[in-house]
Amino acid sequence: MPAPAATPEIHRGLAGVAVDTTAISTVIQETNSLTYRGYPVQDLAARCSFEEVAYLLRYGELPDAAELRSFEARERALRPLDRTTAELLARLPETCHPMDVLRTAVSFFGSEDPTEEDGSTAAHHAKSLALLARLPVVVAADHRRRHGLAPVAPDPSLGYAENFFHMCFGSVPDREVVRCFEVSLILYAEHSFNASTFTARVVTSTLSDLYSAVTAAIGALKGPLHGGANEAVMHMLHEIGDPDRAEEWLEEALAAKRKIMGFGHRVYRHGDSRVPIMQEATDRLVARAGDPDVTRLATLHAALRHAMIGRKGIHPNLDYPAGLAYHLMGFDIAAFTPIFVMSRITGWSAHISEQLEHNALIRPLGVYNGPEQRAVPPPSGG
Ligand SMILES: CC(=O)SCCNC(=O)CCNC(=O)[C@H](O)C(C)(C)COP(=O)(O)OP(=O)(O)OC[C@H]1O[C@@H](n2cnc3c(N)ncnc32)[C@H](O)[C@@H]1OP(=O)(O)O
Ligand SMILES: O=C([O-])CC(=O)C(=O)O
Repeated sequence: MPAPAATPEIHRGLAGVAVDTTAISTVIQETNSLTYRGYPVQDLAARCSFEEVAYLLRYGELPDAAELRSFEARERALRPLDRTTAELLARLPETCHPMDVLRTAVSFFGSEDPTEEDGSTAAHHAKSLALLARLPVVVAADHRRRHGLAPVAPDPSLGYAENFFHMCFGSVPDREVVRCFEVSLILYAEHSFNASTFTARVVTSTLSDLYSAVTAAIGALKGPLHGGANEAVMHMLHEIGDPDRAEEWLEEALAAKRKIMGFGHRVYRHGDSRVPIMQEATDRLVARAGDPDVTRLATLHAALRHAMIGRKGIHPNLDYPAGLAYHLMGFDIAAFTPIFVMSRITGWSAHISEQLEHNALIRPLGVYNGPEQRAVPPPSGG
């Protein structure tokens, strides 16, 4: 009799499991910091535009002035949506979540692209740049549709962040607001083997196409344990309503075994390295608003943070300040996770290329715990 095979060790949720190498980004646990291609994200957020960071993630190096100009020109030229896409999106039910709109749009872009199956590096670069350029146009048109407004065409004279405001609201706010938004895009751009990026890598590992990988990644990001938490944060703050209720609400929520949205992280145990920069930028938005309702909301936000750290020792993740910041910028709650996609498309695209460079099919094991093998019963007759 052959010896029974040893039961493999189970790592639920793949916690603590390293599945591959990556040269794109890393969290340095000892210093609680995050680097993109070796550069600390704090420094990138302080000194770079989102387009420079997108270039860095794509090509591995920061662009020089000519490279940046050419990258920006190509992104701006690729923005306009064709009529068929615009019509398709306009036909989706108005109750459709914006993440579903975006997921449908990416899938449709794939169906229209004659190079969909071309997995060459050049084709990947072209497709990912086109997605970077077009996703904001879809998100903005859908944002306006929810308010019964016609889409505003992209403006090629505006940068990525400014153009998004222009397409959502028909105007660009002052520099401080745009910069806060741009900082959020830089911080959201990449985070190693998070669930949505891993999803994109799993799909890519079967040698499927980039659009399929991004469509699947959008589905993974939508969930409230991942990107969907930035929307859930705002719903939660509305539910609590009053800063004086934060502690009592938290006690009740914890007693009911609810997850407190925007807190906790699989990788960071002592706080998300991106939070201090995002919180600082959000605080600036609060200060410049000079509005008692905004101050009250910010006080509630801070009160819940203090209560959660004090009660559970669990710190906020990036979704906690980003959710509030997007609300203060005037975006609908339902647009928050799609905005995350507009940024994370850069990280996903880089990971899809990296996966293909040294591909191995991703196919883990499961330990079976169902019924013993048994005979199929004879037909019951009649
Ligand atoms: C950009 C991003 O995607 S960042 C993540 C955004 N997601 C959220 O904010 C959703 C809320 N947070 C969570 O659900 C979790 O912290 C996750 C999913 C992010 C990480 O989860 P995991 O690494 O699997 O940790 P896990 O859920 O096992 O938590 C460990 C313990 O801390 C508790 N915990 C962790 N986060 C939270 C939270 N937000 N609220 C309440 N309790 C929490 C868990 O209940 C668990 O307690 P237990 O050991 O008594 O059961
Ligand atoms: O890394 C993670 O698990 C989630 C996260 O913070 C991100 O994707 O930005």
